[in-house]
Amino acid sequence: MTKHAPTLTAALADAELLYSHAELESTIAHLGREIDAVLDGECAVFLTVMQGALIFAGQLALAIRTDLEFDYVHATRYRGETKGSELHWLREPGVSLEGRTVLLVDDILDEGHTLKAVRDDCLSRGARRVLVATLCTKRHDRLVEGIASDFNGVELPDRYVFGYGMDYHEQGRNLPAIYALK
Ligand SMILES: O=P(O)(O)OC[C@H]1O[C@H](OP(=O)(O)OP(=O)(O)O)[C@H](O)[C@@H]1O
Ligand SMILES: Nc1nc2[nH]cnc2c(=O)[nH]1
Repeated sequence: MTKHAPTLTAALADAELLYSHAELESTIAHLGREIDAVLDGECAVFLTVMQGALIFAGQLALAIRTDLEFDYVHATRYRGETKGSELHWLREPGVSLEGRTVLLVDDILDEGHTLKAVRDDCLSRGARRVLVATLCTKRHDRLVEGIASDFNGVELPDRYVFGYGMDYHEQGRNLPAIYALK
């Protein structure tokens, strides 16, 4: 949490519940079945973009029946703020992606800078294909060209959201639902 960050309690008091825990659990179970159908038995590299994707990734992995190899990257461009800036890489992939199918897992596709950069990095490391799985996608016209989610759970209005892995000034990541600031 940054030194003078607004409090989570104040944010929650003035936030709207968008998706409940039960809705998200059933959405993620459905995504798992879709991903199994596309993988068709192939062991993909399940590459989590830390740290917002942590909670979604854990649940999604349990919903996928195909065996997977796990790795993670840590890339951030919001750094506890509610507006993004340049992308900072804190950890690159540890396993070889050469010739592999990568299932890139993130909590949110907003403007797309993060997933585009990580997807392009996977391809430059020789990944044969990169499939993108996101818990949520924001609806607006600021999405960068050339990135989309192959498996997306829910759609969001163009407002700052938190919960289910997503932070409000580094707070609220473990809230079991998605909220939006009004
Ligand atoms: O589509 P974009 O506009 O690039 O935004 C999406 C990214 O923003 C969040 O990460 P953030 O930089 O907040 O770091 P975090 O995962 O540690 O919360 C989220 O986890 C995505 O990776
Ligand atoms: N917590 C959070 N992280 C984001 N990263 C990109 N958009 C958002 C958002 O609305 N909320």
